[in-house]
Amino acid sequence: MKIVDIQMGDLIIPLKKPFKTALRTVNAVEDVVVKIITDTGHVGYGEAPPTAVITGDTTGAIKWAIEKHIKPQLIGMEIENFEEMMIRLDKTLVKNTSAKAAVDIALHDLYGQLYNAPLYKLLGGYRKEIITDITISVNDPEEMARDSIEAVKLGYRTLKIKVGKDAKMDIKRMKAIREAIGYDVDLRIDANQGWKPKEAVYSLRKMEDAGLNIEFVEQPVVAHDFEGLKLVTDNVSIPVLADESVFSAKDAMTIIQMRAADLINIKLMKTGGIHNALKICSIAEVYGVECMIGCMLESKLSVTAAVHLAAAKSIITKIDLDGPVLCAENPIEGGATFEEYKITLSDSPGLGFKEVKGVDFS
Ligand SMILES: C[C@H](N)C(=O)N[C@H](CCC(=O)O)C(=O)O
Ligand SMILES: [Mg+2]
Repeated sequence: MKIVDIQMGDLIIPLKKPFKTALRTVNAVEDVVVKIITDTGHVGYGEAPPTAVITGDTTGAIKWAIEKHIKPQLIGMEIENFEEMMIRLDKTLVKNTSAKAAVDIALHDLYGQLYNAPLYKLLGGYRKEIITDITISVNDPEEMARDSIEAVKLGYRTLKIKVGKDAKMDIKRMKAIREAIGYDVDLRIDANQGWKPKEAVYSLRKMEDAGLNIEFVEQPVVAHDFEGLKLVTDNVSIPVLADESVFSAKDAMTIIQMRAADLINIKLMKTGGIHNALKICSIAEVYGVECMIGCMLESKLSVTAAVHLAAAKSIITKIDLDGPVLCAENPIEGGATFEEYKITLSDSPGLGFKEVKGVDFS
């Protein structure tokens, strides 16, 4: 199974509602889809979102990195020579993790097809069904309470609440949501780097004192401030999860050894794909640090890859793979099945895609 072509196209899917975090507001998924074609007629699919505020990756940069740097390294390679392809993908350029992730995902899709097995089984095969949370965008407290009630009605048992815009208002937001939904539903919060370290300690302690029962807080402070993250971790009881602070296995090692966070959020778009995400899983296993698997604003294509990883690895105990259910349409046939909170894998080879509609690869 030899690679003969790598093609790209644009995937645009409107969201059901605007997605709002402390970092950005988005109305649609606007991602780059990668299609790798082999001499045997097999096709592997991957996807890259241009999440410039987090990864630095833009649509143009993703396409250029793949066309001019990655593609020449991979054309003509045999899929069975997998390790060599992963080394080339890593070494051909630094950073550009979303472009690398899209290609890594498509290659893993083909790897599964080569051995006629679903990817999650090749990676460990721990389970085939997982349960995701759903994200509640940051808005005024009343609107967030209404959105939370709606999510609970749809069956979600865990809500991920976006905060980080204004520490005092964030406490009001969390009180309004808890009051609206009661205590049967788990609440995790994501500040997306929006607080200063001491501000984070202040607001999290207030939430503790109010008995809001927060499962964990995600990325309270700016990504590069590992000391600030540690200050928060050392001074609150709510567990702290590192998201934007951890892209690489090296970042994970540093954060864990500093004890700067209690949990790690693995996202394929930060690691550059499954190959490097597995290294973070191994490090986390060594230290007994549980991981969450997350996503950017991504469709079912790349999120299916994250589902396979989550289904394979027991160290991934928390799931934030709601990208596909935030989308108003699904142009992808095959892959994982998303029924609101319930995500199920089929036993089709690779990632199991049948068709990607509405993307022009010419
Ligand atoms: C979509 C997912 N639930 C999520 O919240 N991801 C964000 C970043 C998403 C983005 O801005 O595209 C996160 O965990 O920080
Ligand atoms: Mg986050």
